[in-house]
Amino acid sequence: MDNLISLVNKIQRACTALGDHGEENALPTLWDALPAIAVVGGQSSGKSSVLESIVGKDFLPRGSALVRKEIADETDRETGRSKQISSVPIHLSIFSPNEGQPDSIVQDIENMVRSYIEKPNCIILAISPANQDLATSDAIKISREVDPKGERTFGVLTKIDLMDKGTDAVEILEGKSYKLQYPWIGVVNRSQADINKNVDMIAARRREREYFSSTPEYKHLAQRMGSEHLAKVLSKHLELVIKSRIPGIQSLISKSIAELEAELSRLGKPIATDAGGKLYMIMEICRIFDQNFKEHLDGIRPGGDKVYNVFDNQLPAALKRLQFDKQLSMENVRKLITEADGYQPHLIAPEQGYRRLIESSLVSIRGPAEAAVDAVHSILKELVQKAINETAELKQYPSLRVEVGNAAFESLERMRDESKKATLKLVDMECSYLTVDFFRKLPQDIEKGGNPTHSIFDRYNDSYLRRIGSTVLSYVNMVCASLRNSIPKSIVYCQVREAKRSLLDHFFTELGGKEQKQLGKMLDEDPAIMERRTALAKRLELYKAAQAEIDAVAWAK
Ligand SMILES: Nc1nc2c(ncn2[C@@H]2O[C@H](COP(=O)(O)OP(=O)(O)OP(=O)(O)O)[C@@H](O)[C@H]2O)c(=O)[nH]1
Repeated sequence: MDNLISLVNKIQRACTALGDHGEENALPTLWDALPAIAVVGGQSSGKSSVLESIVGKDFLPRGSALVRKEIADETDRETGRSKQISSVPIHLSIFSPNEGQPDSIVQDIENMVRSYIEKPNCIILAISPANQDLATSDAIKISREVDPKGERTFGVLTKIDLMDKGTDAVEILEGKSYKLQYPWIGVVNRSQADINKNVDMIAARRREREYFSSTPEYKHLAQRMGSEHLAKVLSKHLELVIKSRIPGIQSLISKSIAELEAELSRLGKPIATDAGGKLYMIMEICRIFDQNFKEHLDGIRPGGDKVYNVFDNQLPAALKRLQFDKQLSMENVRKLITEADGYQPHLIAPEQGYRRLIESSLVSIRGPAEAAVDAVHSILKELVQKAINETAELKQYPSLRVEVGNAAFESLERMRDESKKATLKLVDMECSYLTVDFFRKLPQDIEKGGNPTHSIFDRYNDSYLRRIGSTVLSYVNMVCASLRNSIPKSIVYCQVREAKRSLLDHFFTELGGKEQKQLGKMLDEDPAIMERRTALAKRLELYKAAQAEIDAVAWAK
């Protein structure tokens, strides 16, 4: 028995030390599951006196009015062992509502009391003074409310010695006038005069014993009256309750440990204190982010296929929209050839005119090429954002999240600029040197299917111009088909591959030069999370200790 109660005491003490009073902050609570005794009763009914005599020690301020303020200062006290009364120490915490609310104080106290005694683990000591009508007893009223069957209520009748002459409490104590599940226990505590005279607990106890054994009305009940008997009954009951609660407490503890551990791992590790540890932590988080980003491109996570869509749909569609055939209408061909000829019309073939026509068509490919670079850039940005959101570790550190995001976006922009330069160069290269072979084959082709009316003196007639237009169109189409293949290569090389390879390289270089303080700033966790982690860790420690204690007692049984 002793080790059971001392176990509950230990756990209760640990709960108190770690701030578990079964309230607020949404942490799992052990407090509510632990068996407890609450003493309830009207003002000056004798609550403090009963509590002290059970415990066998003077430790509470007593008497009406005095009491509330002092109790507020006297929270969380623990009693010592006392051979005279009970070998069982009871861990005691006293709670009182805040002062300074005169209008609502009665209701506040009632609510506070109710909040404790309505818990099924609470044993209620309902104190009623014998010199008042039981029908008006606050203790009976409130305990009936929360424990209608009286399964955990012990009725205690105080001030039996103060009853009017000619009246007695026999009817009540015998359970005739007011029956409770457990028999009433009458007590005689020290009067105010005794307290003033410093009558000690031992003397008070002796007098109480004498009172019941020598008063004719109560003689036959003496065996089950008095503070000592009350302490024994309570202690026995407490033992039963604790025994029955242990399996429930054990499973509550295991469940709570699992919950606490899960939340702690969701919150992530606490921040390292030294510069090296911080740097390592940042690099590690970046590595996880970088991995997530790559997985998007490699198809492990979604989104990378959008890049292919740019090459397969967007770029070809944009090239198609250029409508070279319209650019090479007869009118445009005539205009460019005439302009290129200048004051001296061409003699054999309009070499300059050809070049201008080709160049003016090819230059327009720059637009779709640039658009493809930009489209891939937006997709990469989107994937960076996704990867950031998916990196749980970055949620923990808002500053690092911003810095990593900015560094990644800056890198992508640098890569976009490079890609634009390289991709436009491909187009410009096509403008700057034409494929000679294509044109060398031309005269034969023209001769084969040529117009017999054509003569070199008939330079600007429609069919001549149309022929030039269609030659240029087929050349431009040939170049366009080849750029359609090479532009994606340039983009993948400069942007996609580079992003996979070196997205955070710049960031890492800068990181290497940072001081511990700057690294600390990047890991500036939300203070609420830090507090929560500390609270969770403390509570976990309590539960683990409680688990070990309970297991030891349960196995020893
Ligand atoms: N004669 C006699 N006096 C008692 C008895 N029980 C309590 N008293 C006296 O009644 C007064 C109030 O007792 P407390 O134990 O302080 O009562 P309480 O319910 O704790 O009081 P509050 O906390 O102020 O409501 C004190 O002066 C006690 O000495 C009793 O059984 N007999």
